Amino acid sequence: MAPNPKVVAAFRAMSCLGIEEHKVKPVLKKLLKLYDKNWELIEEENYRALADAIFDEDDNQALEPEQEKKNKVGEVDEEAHPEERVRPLKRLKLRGQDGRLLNSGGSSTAAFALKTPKPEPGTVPESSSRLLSNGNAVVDKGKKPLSPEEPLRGRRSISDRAQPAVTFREPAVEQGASSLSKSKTPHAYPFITPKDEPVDEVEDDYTIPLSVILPEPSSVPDSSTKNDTAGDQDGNNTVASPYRNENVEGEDIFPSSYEEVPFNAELASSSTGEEASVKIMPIVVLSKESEANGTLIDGGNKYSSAANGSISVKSSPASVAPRVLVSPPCPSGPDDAVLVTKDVMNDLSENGGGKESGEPMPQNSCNVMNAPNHHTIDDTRAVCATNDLTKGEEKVKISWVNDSNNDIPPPFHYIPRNLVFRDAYVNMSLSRIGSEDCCSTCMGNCVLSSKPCSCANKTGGDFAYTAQGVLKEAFLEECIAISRDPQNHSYCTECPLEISKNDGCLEPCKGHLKRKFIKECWSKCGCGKYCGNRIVQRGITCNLQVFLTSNGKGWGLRTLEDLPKGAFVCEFVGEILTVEELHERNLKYPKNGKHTFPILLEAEWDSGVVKDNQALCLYAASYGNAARFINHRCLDANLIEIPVEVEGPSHHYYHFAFFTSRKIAAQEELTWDYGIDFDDDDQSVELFRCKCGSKFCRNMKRSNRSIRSSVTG
Ligand SMILES: C[S@@+](CC[C@H](N)C(=O)[O-])C[C@H]1O[C@@H](n2cnc3c(N)ncnc32)[C@H](O)[C@@H]1O
Repeated sequence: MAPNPKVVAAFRAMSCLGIEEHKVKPVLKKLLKLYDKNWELIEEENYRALADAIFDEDDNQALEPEQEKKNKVGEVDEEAHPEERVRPLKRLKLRGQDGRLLNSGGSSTAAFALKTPKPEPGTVPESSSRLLSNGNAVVDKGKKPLSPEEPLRGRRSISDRAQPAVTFREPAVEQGASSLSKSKTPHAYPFITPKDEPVDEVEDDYTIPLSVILPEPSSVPDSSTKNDTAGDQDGNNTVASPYRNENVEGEDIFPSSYEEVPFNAELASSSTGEEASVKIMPIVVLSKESEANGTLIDGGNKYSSAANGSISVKSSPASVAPRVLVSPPCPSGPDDAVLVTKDVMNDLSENGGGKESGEPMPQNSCNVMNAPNHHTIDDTRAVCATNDLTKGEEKVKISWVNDSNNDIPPPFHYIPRNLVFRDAYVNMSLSRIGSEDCCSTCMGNCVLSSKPCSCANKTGGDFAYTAQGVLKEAFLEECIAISRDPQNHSYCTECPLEISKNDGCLEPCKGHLKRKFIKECWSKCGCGKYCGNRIVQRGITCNLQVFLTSNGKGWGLRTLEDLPKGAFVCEFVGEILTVEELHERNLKYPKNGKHTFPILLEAEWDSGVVKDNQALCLYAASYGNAARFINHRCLDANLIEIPVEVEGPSHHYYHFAFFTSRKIAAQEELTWDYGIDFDDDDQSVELFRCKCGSKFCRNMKRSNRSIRSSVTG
C-alpha cells in the first residue's frame, strides 16, 4: 500500500527538526486519534501540535527515570540540578527568546500533555470561554460557549493561548462544539469563524472579537423602548433625525455630518452561567458622508436619461408608475451575481433558521435560512457583530430583533444603492442632462427660492418638498389619490413584461399605474448638497428596525421614532435587471415557496420607446436594503411609493422611494401596498395569504367571495 502522503509529509516536517520517524509515529497516532483524524489541526502552523506533543513525550520520558531515581534515593536538590528542568534543545530551536514559536506566524503555543481530563458533561469547557480583560469568561448563561467556532476547528481559545506552554488542550472542547453545532440557540453559530489572531495582537486588554458573538435575539438592543438610534443601548443617539432638527429659517436642516458613536452592547451572561455582565465593544462607524455622487454602474441614485438625448425628453408630472411583480426568488448561481458560501448557509440553516435545505418554506417565509446563498462569512459576522443589517452602509444603523423565536433575518447583501446585475442599461451621462433638466444657475437651497428651479418644473412646476424636508401636503394627497384610483392606469400595446415571458401566448398588458414623479436636484445643478430638493439621494436618515412580526408575516420593518406625514423613509434598493433577466431567473428558480417582489420600473412602457429588452425592474432577494422587509398592506398602508428621478430626466430608470402617507408613531410597522391583485391567477408564484389586517384587505374579500360562492352554490 502506498504510504499516506500526509504521514510522509509529517515525518518530513519532523525530520527537519531532527526528530526521527520512530519518535514521530506513536505520537502522531495518538494525535490523530485525539483529533479525530483531523489533519488540518495537525498540519497547522507547520505541525506545531505534533512537534510539541513529541517534545512533551520526550519530557515525560526524561522525567520519569529521574522521578524514579528521586523516589528511590529520597530528596534531590532541584537548585543544584537546574539542567534537569531545561527543555530539550530541539524545543528551544523552535522558540524565540520570549518562548514563542519562531515559525508559527507569531502565534503563541501551548505545548501538549497527551492526557488532559475531559470536562464533566454539562460543564463549560475552559477553552470554550473567552477571557476578557477583566478575566471574566464569556459564556452563554453557562450553557454553551458563545464562540464555538474555534473549538470546532480544534483551535485553542484566547485563554489557552495566553497560557504558558504547559498543557495539551485535548479536544474536549470539540465535544462541546459538536453539540453546539446542532444547537439552534441563536448565539451558537459555528459558522462564524474568525481568523486566528497572531499572538502579538492578543494584548492584556483583549476584548472579545464581537464578530463571534451573536446577541440573543431578545437581548438584542431593544430600541423598541427608545426613540433613538437603533440598537444603541447606551441611548446614544447617533443620528439626528431631520424631523427633529427643524430650522425655523428653513436653512440646511440636515446635519452636515453625523456623530460617530461607538456601539456598546451588554449581554447578560456570566462565567458561572448566570447573570453576569459581558461587555461587547464593537466599534460601528455610524457616520458616512452621503454617497450621492456615485459611479455609473453603481446604479443607485444613478439615473439613465432617455435614449433620445438630453433636451427632448418629455417629462410630465403625472406619469406611469411602478408596481410589483410576484416572482420567485433567485437562489445563487453563476448567473446571478451572488456570492455562494455553502458552508455558511448550511450552518445557518442548521443553527439559525432551523430549516433543512430544500424543505418547502412556509408562504410567509422570506425569513428562512435556506434562502439564496448570498451571505458571506464576513457579512454574517458584520451583521451579528454590530446588529446592524446595513453593515455600516447607511448613515444609520438598522438593527433587528426577534422576541418570538431563534430565527435570524434572512441572508442577503445589504446595498444602499441599486446595482446593475448584467444587461440593464442605466445611462446617466452628464452630457444627456440638458440645461432645462437641471438648475445649473441655482445656488444654495432651491426650495427656499420663491421661483421653482428647473428641477421643480419637472415635478409639475413646484417643489415636492417643504423646507422641512417632507412632502408638501397637496403633492402627497394627490399621489395617494392617484394610487387609490383604479382608473389611473395606462396600457401598453405590447407590454415588455408579457413579451419577456416569451411563452407564445402574449397576454394583454395588465396596466401600469400612473403616478406623479419627483425630480430632485443633482450634481449638475448649481445648488448645494443640502439643498432641500435633495432628499432621497441622501439615503436613510430615520431610525428603523427589522423585527419578526407576531402575525405570521415574517420579518417586517418598523420605525423607532415618530415620523411626520410625507417623510422620506427609504427607497427600494436591489439589483437592476431587465425584465428578460427577471424572467430567466423565474424560470431557473421556479416556485419554491418563497416570494420576492421585484419592482417594475415601468413608467415609460406605454410610450413605445422602451423596448422589451430594455425594460427594467429592481430585484432585492439577493442584494437589497431595508425595504426588502417592508410587508404589504392593502390600500391603507402607511407608506406610499413615489418614483424619484435623481441623476437624469428619464423615466426609464428611477428611484422607487417610500414616503409616509400619514403620521407614524414610533414602533409602528411600516407597510406599503404591493398592488397585488389577489384575484389574478396568472402570477409566477402562488400568492401569500394576506394577513395585513386592513379593513380594505383585498385578499379577505376574495376569501369572503369564495366562501359566499360556495355557499350559494
Ligand atoms: C418583500 S417580503 C417582506 C419581508 C418578509 N416578511 C420577510 O420575512 O422577509 C414579502 C413577503 O412577506 C410576506 N408578507 C408580506 N406582506 C404580507 C401580508 N400582508 N400578509 C402575509 N404575508 C405577508 C409574504 O411572505 C411575502 O412573500
